[in-house]
Amino acid sequence: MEEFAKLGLSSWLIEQCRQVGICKPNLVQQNCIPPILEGRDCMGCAKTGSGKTAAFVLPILQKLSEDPFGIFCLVLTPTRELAYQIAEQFRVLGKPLGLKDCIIVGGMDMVAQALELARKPHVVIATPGRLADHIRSSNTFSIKKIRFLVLDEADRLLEQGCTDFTQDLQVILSAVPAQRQTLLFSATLTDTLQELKSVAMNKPFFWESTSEVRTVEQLDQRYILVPEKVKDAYLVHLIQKFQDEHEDWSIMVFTNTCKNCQILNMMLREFNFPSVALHSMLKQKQRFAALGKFKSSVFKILIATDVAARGLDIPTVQVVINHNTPGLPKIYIHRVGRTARAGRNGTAITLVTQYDIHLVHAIEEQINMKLKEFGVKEKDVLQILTQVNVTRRECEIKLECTDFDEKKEINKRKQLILEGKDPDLEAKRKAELEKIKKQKKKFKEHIQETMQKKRDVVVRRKLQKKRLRQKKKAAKMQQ
Ligand SMILES: Nc1ncnc2c1ncn2[C@@H]1O[C@H](COP(=O)(O)OP(=O)(O)OP(=O)(O)O)[C@@H](O)[C@H]1O
Repeated sequence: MEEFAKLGLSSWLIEQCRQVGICKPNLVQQNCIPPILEGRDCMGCAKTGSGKTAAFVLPILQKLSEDPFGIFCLVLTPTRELAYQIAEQFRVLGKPLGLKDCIIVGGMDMVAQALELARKPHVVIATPGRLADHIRSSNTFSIKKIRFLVLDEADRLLEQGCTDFTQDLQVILSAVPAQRQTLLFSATLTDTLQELKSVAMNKPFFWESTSEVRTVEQLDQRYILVPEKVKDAYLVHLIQKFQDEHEDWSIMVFTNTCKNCQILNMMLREFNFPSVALHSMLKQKQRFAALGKFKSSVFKILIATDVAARGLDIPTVQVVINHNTPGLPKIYIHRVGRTARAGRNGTAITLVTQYDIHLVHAIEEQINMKLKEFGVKEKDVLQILTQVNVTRRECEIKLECTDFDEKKEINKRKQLILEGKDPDLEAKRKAELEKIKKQKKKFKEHIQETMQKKRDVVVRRKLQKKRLRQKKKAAKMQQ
């Protein structure tokens, strides 16, 4: 505990850490806590599960205890579940302070949130979209005097992924004071450094763990080369194997779309596996319930989209299975980082089809190590192949009978409305674009056809000339 004291933390905070099993600061904490206490902006890049959350929560709590007022700190994070997890860390470590926190995320009652914000909590933990909505629509709270702004999973907040936070971030950044301490953390900061520096303008202290390999040592990283059609059978086989071989087991399976996530969950349940799904098309209450039941081991398997790829800290997860190879190495690093956390062991298995081999090479290059092959008895997989594929098809048909696709369409329309676009106009624009694309394609094909015809004519003429020459030559020879 002395080591925490050397970093400048107060004894009440050190005692609080001890109570939750945090006895010795790890590297990111050793390196980032002192400069934060000195008042510097900080960018911290450390491997998954290395304790980055406490690296910002502890110094913020210390500063809050010295000069408490609300709203003292704003934490932004990309997913709703992560916001709740961070709030829990603040609550547990800040208990002696009587810390008041407030979670502002989408999918929850906006009026209740507005009331909570008006009560000036010490710490607000938010996803950007919902907080920006509150800033736009309400004048009952102010974040003009906050002392700390934290961007957890900062690179995700600043990149333009499928959920683009940049517009909401602009709204938020223009509502917070220029005089503030900005703390940016992630396991993958380096490719967004320029954008990050524009947020942390106060000569930030930058700390990155120096290890060559970007994933944790305790993680056993494997791949299985599989044909696309056999993937599900491999998944069922792997889960069955872990269930048979381990008493206490817990697996996270990542897949690429909400629909796939839903179907895989239905399919695994048909095989009586204790699985539950987590994706963005579920209602928020269902999302929390799914995660809660997985955390408490009621369900041993969580099938998720990348909504669960970052930050979630579930110590019991021993295995991560990538049902699809992630398109970006960064996503791979976060997904597999859901296991082997805080010094524990873990295994990650990625199912790779022949079309994904280049993705694996990109991943290996980024993480600086080669994935090893995971040995599977192919015969065992082939034995269940037909049954698995038939079950999947049945689940697909079942899902088609529900309003899943319709809901997806409605969600898309809602998103367009939130972005200030007219869904009907967008649909028209999309249809027109499609039409133009088709016309262009037809035109291109027509040109290619014409060119080909011309080439054929030239070739035919050449051939004719050649034959003529040969005939003449033959005639001469006969003479
Ligand atoms: N010094 C410490 N000693 C032991 N355990 C710690 C220490 N600091 C944090 N932990 C624990 O380590 C686990 C992982 O921490 P945390 O969730 O902050 O990781 P992270 O670096 O933010 O990971 P990710 O990049 O996946 O978000 C948590 O359960 C946390 O309580």
